[in-house]
Amino acid sequence: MEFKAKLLDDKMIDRSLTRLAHEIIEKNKGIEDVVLIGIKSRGVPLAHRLASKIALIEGKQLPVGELDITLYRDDLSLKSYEPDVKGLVLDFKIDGKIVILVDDVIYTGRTVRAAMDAIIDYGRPSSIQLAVLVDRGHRELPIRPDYVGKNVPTSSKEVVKVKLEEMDDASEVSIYQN
Ligand SMILES: O=P(O)(O)OC[C@H]1O[C@H](OP(=O)(O)OP(=O)(O)O)[C@H](O)[C@@H]1O
Ligand SMILES: O=c1cc[nH]c(=O)[nH]1
Repeated sequence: MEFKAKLLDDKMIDRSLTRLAHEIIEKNKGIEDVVLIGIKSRGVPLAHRLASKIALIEGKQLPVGELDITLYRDDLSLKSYEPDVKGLVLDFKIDGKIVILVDDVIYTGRTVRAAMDAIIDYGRPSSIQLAVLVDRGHRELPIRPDYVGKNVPTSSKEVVKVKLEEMDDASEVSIYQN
């Protein structure tokens, strides 16, 4: 995989998340009944970063849950991924809540679709919204994020890699060519 360009540095990621925090508050007219669920792996630290930013603005810490979804390639169809839901870790109820799913990248939309299935199996939220750091296009399902850090037009041969200090050596978003 060949490095092509850095799309976001740590400052740019931080500013995008600040904007997303404000957009979440504005769209929901506050944060009453809002809960965050990060999709592993990098959606989880992003959800915690958003919760911290929202707490600075609204003075209240939102609950953050974790959803573990692994994509595996279906050998029969070269292009598609099949998501496998491994686990949902929540220490709060989601009935009647506005659930905001948080992930680093949205691509085909298959991970988010699996995430929505897992959440709907678990409880009855009043709505589900989606926040992503990067939307790289190429959706295979009718799924659109409500909050986007950066829209990045890509070719399907490219790969968008997100690094976050909480689990990597730096915080940055880069694009690679396969
Ligand atoms: O819209 P989709 O086509 O489903 O792709 C998006 C998903 O792919 C990546 O996860 P990946 O499986 O690479 O794992 P990671 O989060 O551990 O990087 C990314 O974090 C999203 O969860
Ligand atoms: O480029 C991509 C595609 C799916 N998931 C990622 O994290 N990057």
